[in-house]
Amino acid sequence: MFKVLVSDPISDLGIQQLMDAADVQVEKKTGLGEDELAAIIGEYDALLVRSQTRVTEKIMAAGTKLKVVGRAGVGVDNIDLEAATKRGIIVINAPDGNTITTCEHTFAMMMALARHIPQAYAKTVGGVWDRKSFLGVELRNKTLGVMGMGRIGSEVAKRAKAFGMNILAFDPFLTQERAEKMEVKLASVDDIIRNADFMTVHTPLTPETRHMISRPQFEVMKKGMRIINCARGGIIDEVALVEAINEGIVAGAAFDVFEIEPPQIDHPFLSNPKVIVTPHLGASTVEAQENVAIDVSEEVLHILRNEPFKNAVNMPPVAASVMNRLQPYFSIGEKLGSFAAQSANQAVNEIHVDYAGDLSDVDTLPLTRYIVKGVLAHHLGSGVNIVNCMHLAKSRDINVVVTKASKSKGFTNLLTVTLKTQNNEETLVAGTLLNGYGERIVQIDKFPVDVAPEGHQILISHNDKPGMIGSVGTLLGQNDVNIASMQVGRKIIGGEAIMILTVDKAVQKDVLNQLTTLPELNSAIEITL
Ligand SMILES: NC(=O)c1ccc[n+]([C@@H]2O[C@H](COP(=O)([O-])OP(=O)(O)OC[C@H]3O[C@@H](n4cnc5c(N)ncnc54)[C@H](O)[C@@H]3O)[C@@H](O)[C@H]2O)c1
Ligand SMILES: O=C(O)CC[C@@H](O)C(=O)O
Repeated sequence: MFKVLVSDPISDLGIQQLMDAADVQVEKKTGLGEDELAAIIGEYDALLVRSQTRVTEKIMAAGTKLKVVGRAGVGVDNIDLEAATKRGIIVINAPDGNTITTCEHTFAMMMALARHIPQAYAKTVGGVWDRKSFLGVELRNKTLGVMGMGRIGSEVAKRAKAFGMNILAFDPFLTQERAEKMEVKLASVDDIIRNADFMTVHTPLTPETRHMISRPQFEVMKKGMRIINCARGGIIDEVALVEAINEGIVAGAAFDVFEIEPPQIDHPFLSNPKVIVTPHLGASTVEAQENVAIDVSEEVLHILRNEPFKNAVNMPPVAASVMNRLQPYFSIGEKLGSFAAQSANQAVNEIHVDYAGDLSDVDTLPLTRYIVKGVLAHHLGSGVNIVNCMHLAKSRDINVVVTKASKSKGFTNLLTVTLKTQNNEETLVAGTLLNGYGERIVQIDKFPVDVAPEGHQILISHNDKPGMIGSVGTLLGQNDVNIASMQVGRKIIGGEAIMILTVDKAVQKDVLNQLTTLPELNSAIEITL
């Protein structure tokens, strides 16, 4: 039974599929502090949050069973991604579910700003009929600067076009071609600052975007600018903004987000008549909250059930077409990694993966992750998974090298894993998928073999002499070890050779020691896949 903790207000309808799942138990405990959450998180397999819960290193460390943190929304700046990744905890978000809702809130804020709606409301309900103080401006023919043309920024630009606005757009990933298609003008930050009448920001909060609009920008800003921030507090320097408003550079601002949330009661925005504020409501509609909850619940279920999933934030996204080609090889890849690690009896400092065949033309990183996981899990245990394996390899100075070749020797795809040890020993194992036969190991070191990578195996290195197979078989029989299959690999008659046996049960260390006493037998290793 998987236990899921929901620590922020998330739509019940959205998590219904979790609550209906026979293998899942959902508990809702909102408003917890860090210590309270750290005290209980150890019993949960998944944690669902919005933006209130801060999932810190301390909580990750206490989450010894945590497989996934699901963010019912876009921004994950409330989640310590590095702490999650190094512990192999997958972080997923719901990047699409609240796009339109936030875009519409942005527009609501822009209109409110243009027409002084909250201020006029407050005065009217206060009994003052004041029709002079709230002269507004039209949006038509005004210039809107959009910083960040992702999901939300693009939708805002579309609607602004419908309002007859001219759009200046800045985004490091916005091409001239896409800008033309969207009928926006590709601009720099400086262009927007100097020419726009309204500016709206829709970027993530990153070291690059933090205070991207600050004192230097306000000093050259077009006088009378109106600024909207429904993205993240901190993108716009709040102190510098208040100064710019008080100096008459900025005509007004509408903020849904703050550098620190909730803002302190003495926050300067809360007393400035030219600043409109809402309490991080950008995603707060029935529809958005259902969408993001459904999206994140679906992926949490997949992850708990060890099924393919999407929207992982601490893993690169993989196109479905690529995933479909790679996925059949995940299992053999992991087994090859594990086989190689069990065969190598020295500390590994390089994992070399060679892809030969059709797979050479796709991004094989997701498959490499399974191979590296297979290598590391042998020594590091179940704490290794596809999320943290590359991080763990790097942190142990294990170099992961990938090479590709479009042709392979007789196989559609041949995966070759070579482990290099600190004293330059190499351990090689190659495998593939054979149509109709499934997973196969086809080479061990320099020896061709044909072995199904499953169960308990004994890998024997010996000299190619008559009677070797009989001696091994007899000794195993004397120890009640039944042989399911046996393969011999050699390159030249009378030279070095290997035996790979599949046996019905785990082999006692003593039996392995007995095998190494046989004449002409050099080593015997048990491998479990
Ligand atoms: N107020 C809310 O409740 C609310 C709701 C949803 C999203 N958000 C926030 O809004 C922001 C945008 O969300 P989204 O779904 O559009 O994200 P997105 O990832 O689709 O788009 C973000 C865009 O910002 C661009 N970008 C990154 N760095 C930039 C920079 N230095 N200058 C200009 N552009 C830059 C990226 O290239 C990307 O196109 C996120 O921070 C998200 O957390 C807030
Ligand atoms: O959960 C919310 O209400 C806000 C979500 C929003 O900030 C986001 O980044 O998606």
